[in-house]
This record gives sequence, structure tokens and C-alpha cells, in this order.
Amino acid sequence: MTNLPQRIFTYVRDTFTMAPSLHPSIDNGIKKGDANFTGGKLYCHCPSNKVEVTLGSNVLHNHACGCSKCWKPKSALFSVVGVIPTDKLSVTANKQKLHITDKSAAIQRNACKECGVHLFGRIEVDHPFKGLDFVHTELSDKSGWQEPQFAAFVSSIIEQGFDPSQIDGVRSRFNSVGLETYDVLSPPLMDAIATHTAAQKNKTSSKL
Ligand SMILES: N[C@@H](CCC(=O)N[C@@H](CS)C(=O)NCC(=O)O)C(=O)O
Ligand SMILES: [Zn+2]
Ligand SMILES: [Zn+2]
Repeated sequence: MTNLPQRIFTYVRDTFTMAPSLHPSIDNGIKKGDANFTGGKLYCHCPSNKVEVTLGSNVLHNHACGCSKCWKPKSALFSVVGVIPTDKLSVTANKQKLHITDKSAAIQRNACKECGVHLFGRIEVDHPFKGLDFVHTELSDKSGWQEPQFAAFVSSIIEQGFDPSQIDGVRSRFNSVGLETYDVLSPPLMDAIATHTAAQKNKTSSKL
């Protein structure tokens, strides 16, 4: 978390330079979550017959993601996405409105066919994060969700048209609100992926 003078500086700089939004929950500093928070409901953006997803716990590893596949709110450069065990998530209304955005992706992102909002991403194939669903807590009307912990896939915004000469400014804005930036995931998550890959390789070689 950053101190007040730094936040005022960031706010004034961003207001005068009309910097594009990183994400509404990050632009003006980060609000810390509640350690005792126990979950809530997510809703799509349809004006009626909203898809409703119920989460039975807080999320973990909440982070900003600049990749092209994660859902972002209008005008934001980044998504904010966290994970929750699959058995803590259920679709509690209007499930028939969901479709999978890209069936070939590891993360099967279930989005509302009408408003386009992604309600949850699930992994069905062998993968280090199988058993975890990906969700956007900004779709909830409650506060207390874990705050973003880091920014991932930052350079990926360039692939979507962001001016590469401005990318250092994006990294420094994340840093000014207390978030580290990475061009893949954070080191602990990359270590978890590599550990899984090593275990798979061992399994395969022991069968030979
Ligand atoms: N540079 C690529 C990165 C895509 C990517 O690897 N995204 C990560 C973070 S969400 C991932 O795990 N993707 C798996 C998937 O989408 O199934 C892009 O922007 O599309
Ligand atoms: Zn919708
Ligand atoms: Zn992503």
C-alpha cells in the first residue's frame, strides 16, 4: 500500500495526462480486503435476468491481468481476476445464458451471451491450476474481497495496440499503488506451474 502524498501525486499526474484507466479498482489506490470475508454473489451486466454466480469463500491470488483473453471492464487496460476452488462456485441463476468464449483455451471462460461479461473460467484439462475457477470480484455488490496482489501479463497490452513507448508509465503506475509487475504470472505462481510440469515429466519418464 502506498502513502498519501504518493497517491495524491499519482492522482494529479493521471488526471492531467488523461492516462488511460488500468482498472477502476486500481487507478486511485487499492482498498484492502477483509481477512474474514466469506464470499458473495457475482452478477453479469444485463439489466434483467442477470446470470448469478455464488461464491462460498473469498478469492486468492487476485491480480491484474493484461492478457487479451481475460474480461476487462469498459475502457480499462487490465482485467482483475482471482481464483476460488471449483467446489466453492455455483451458478445460481440464468445459467442458460452462459457460453464458452474459446473452447480451445485452457481456461474455459463462461461468459454471458447477451452482455459479454465473463462469469467464471474453469480448467477441464490437466493443468497446474485445475480445481480452481477464475473470477472477477468487481461483479459483486459486496466489499471485502481480496485486493489485487500484483500485475501480470503487462507487456501483453502492447499486443492489443498499446503504445510500447508508454509501457514504463504503466509499470510505474502499478508500482505507485504498491503492485509489482510481471510479463507472465508472479514468481510463486510460475514456480507452481514449473513444479507441476516437472512432476508430469517425471511421471512420463518413469513409464518409459
Ligand atoms: N500474450 C497473450 C497471453 C495469453 C495468456 O497466456 N494468458 C494467460 C493469463 S490469463 C493464461 O494463462 N492463459 C490461459 C488461457 O487463456 O487459457 C495474450 O495476451 O493473449
Ligand atoms: Zn449478461
Ligand atoms: Zn489473463
